[in-house]
Amino acid sequence: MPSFSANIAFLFADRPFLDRIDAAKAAGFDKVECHFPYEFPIPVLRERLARAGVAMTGLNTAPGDVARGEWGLAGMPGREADFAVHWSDALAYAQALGTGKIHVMAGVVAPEARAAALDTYVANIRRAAREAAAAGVTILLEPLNVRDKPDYLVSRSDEIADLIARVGEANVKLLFDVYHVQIMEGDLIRRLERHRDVIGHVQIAAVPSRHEPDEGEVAYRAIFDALEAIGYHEPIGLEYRPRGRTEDGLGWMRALGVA
Ligand SMILES: O=C(O)C(=O)[C@@H](O)CO
Ligand SMILES: [Mg+2]
Repeated sequence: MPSFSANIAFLFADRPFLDRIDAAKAAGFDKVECHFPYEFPIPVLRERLARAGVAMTGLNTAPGDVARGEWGLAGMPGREADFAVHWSDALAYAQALGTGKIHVMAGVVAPEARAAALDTYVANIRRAAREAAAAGVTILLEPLNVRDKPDYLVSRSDEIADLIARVGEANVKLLFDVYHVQIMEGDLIRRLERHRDVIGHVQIAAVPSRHEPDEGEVAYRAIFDALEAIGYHEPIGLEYRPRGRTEDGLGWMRALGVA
């Protein structure tokens, strides 16, 4: 039976961020993941997680200046110093909160600048991975679909797998977000099988709506079976935008036989 972590960037989003931790627990989750926790001091987060009895299993490096179109800095030539600050913040939060996985955000890059950006990305990830290894942390690299994030540096799982080989550090893994992979590449089950050795985390949502995973073009019951078959037993991240109140939409779990 698969287990799940509630991504509180999207789930329970009708209430303040810290209250989403309690809401997740009340709905039956003892693991949450998030995008950007940085507006909250570490002691506050630690206290809220401990009080609720919830573990924070994953977080992202900061996005940079979102209003200017930034979405991560790891693959931005000339921004290495800013990335280093984002990275050390992420690692400090992860270590203090006991979070084992950090998604390192690549960045939005014009097509003609991609080759240089990928060199920067690999170098930044390699440096970060060595520090992460000493802290027992896994780095996740996630391809984002170009419909939602045009010009994101990495948009395909196959390319990420090649980049992971290029980085050459064992604690750098693929974040296989089924929503993005279906939009960009499809052939989901074969791709899960092919990338089984480098998959470090999985997230799910319906395609194309990004709502609960009980509608649309992906047969999630078959995806859960495929994950079981490849030996993926870590919590699956619920990173969908609920159709209404999160609690009212959780019936998909029973419908798909995972509750
Ligand atoms: O959008 C997603 O999918 C994510 O997992 C975010 O962490 C980054 O855009
Ligand atoms: Mg995702």
